[in-house]
Amino acid sequence: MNLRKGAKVWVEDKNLAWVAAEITDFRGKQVQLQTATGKTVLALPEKLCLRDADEEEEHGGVDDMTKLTYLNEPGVLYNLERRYALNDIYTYTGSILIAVNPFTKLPHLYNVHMMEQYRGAPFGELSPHVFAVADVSYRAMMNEGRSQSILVSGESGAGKTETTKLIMQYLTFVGGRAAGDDRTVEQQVLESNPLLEAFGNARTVRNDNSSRFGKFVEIQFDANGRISGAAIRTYLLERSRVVQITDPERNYHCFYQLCASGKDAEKYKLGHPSHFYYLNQSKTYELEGVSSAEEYMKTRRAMDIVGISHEDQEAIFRTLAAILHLGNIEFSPGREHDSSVIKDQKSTFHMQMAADLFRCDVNLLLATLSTRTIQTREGSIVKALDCNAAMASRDALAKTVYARLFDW
Ligand SMILES: Nc1ncnc2c1ncn2[C@@H]1O[C@H](COP(=O)(O)OP(=O)(O)OP(=O)(O)O)[C@@H](O)[C@H]1O
Repeated sequence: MNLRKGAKVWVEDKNLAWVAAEITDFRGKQVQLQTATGKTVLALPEKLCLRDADEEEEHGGVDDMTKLTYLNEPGVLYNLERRYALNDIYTYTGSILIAVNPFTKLPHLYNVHMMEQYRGAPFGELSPHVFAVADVSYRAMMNEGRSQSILVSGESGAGKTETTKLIMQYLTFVGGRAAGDDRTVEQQVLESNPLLEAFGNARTVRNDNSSRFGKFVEIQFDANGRISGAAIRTYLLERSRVVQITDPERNYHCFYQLCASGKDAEKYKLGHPSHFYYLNQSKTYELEGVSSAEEYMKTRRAMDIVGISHEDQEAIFRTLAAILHLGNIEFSPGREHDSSVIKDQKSTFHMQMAADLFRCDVNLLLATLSTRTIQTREGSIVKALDCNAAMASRDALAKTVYARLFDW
């Protein structure tokens, strides 16, 4: 590193991560710096990063990081920060697109006009944009006749889900057929998003709409570049959330939607989420700016478009209601050692409801929760479970049913 007096560098800072500085002197193994925040500090040379000279810096940052003279961490962060201040949330690093979450709606960036602009435009000619990445892969597929992949990665809340939706929106734009019919393949592709989000997303401390699963979305095109089908594979849903949450997180959105659904909620003897143990472990029931009742309608509509029959839809919501009732079953110690019985009338009611909704025999459900069958060479032995073990099997059943429903 060329460290001389007057050299422009970045120095680490406890609060700002990095701060711009200039070398003013050398003190033994250390260098003395004057920072842009007006401090004089000492630092080891190996801890410093070189910085573009002020006069070389473009006012609004550069749209491709490869244009930076020094491609180091502070340089990258500083460039992103400057662009972000001007609402330029996208920046290239060669063919990689970096998106910084704007945490505000930017509709002008994603309208049809923008999609038209990016359609067929050489990569890098227009400002960095997620549509450009989608377009370049679409064209590569058409020209090379080979499948293309776009990988979207980032930490929780970074914007992966939104970005994926924008990519899908663009691909359905360039690969769609005439609009009109609600049940075209591209409509189905797009409506898979609200559906998956209802069942696989939840509020976390970092993101009100956090995907609690991974997904691989495959969009298939015919030889003319028209969408012909799609497949979505999901991975590793966070099962524990179904039975255990902490404030201010929430369970999966679909539960709150169902509770707010009016007639359907009544039909399944549901009420406010605060009545259900799987939801009231956290006192956060609402999401800012979101109406659960409206979201319920959206989920229903998405199910219609995706092609889930009304009968299946009923079965899905019935299962969700059953899980909520299941969670309200409590046990108290039975007469025999290490055994358990249904705690009270309230639990008996929820037990009956869960059994009815699961369409199973209530005694069988009770036996499943409060006993365990052990296979031995002499035959099977039924062993009673204590309260804690019975609650654990209740939760295990809820998690398994939910996870299978999600996979289905
Ligand atoms: N391009 C964007 N424009 C506007 N808002 C955005 C954009 N990207 C993200 N957001 C906002 O940030 C929130 C979080 O983004 P998103 O859910 O996509 O994150 P994520 O990376 O998928 O997180 P997780 O890993 O938790 O699922 C969104 O709900 C949205 O409000």
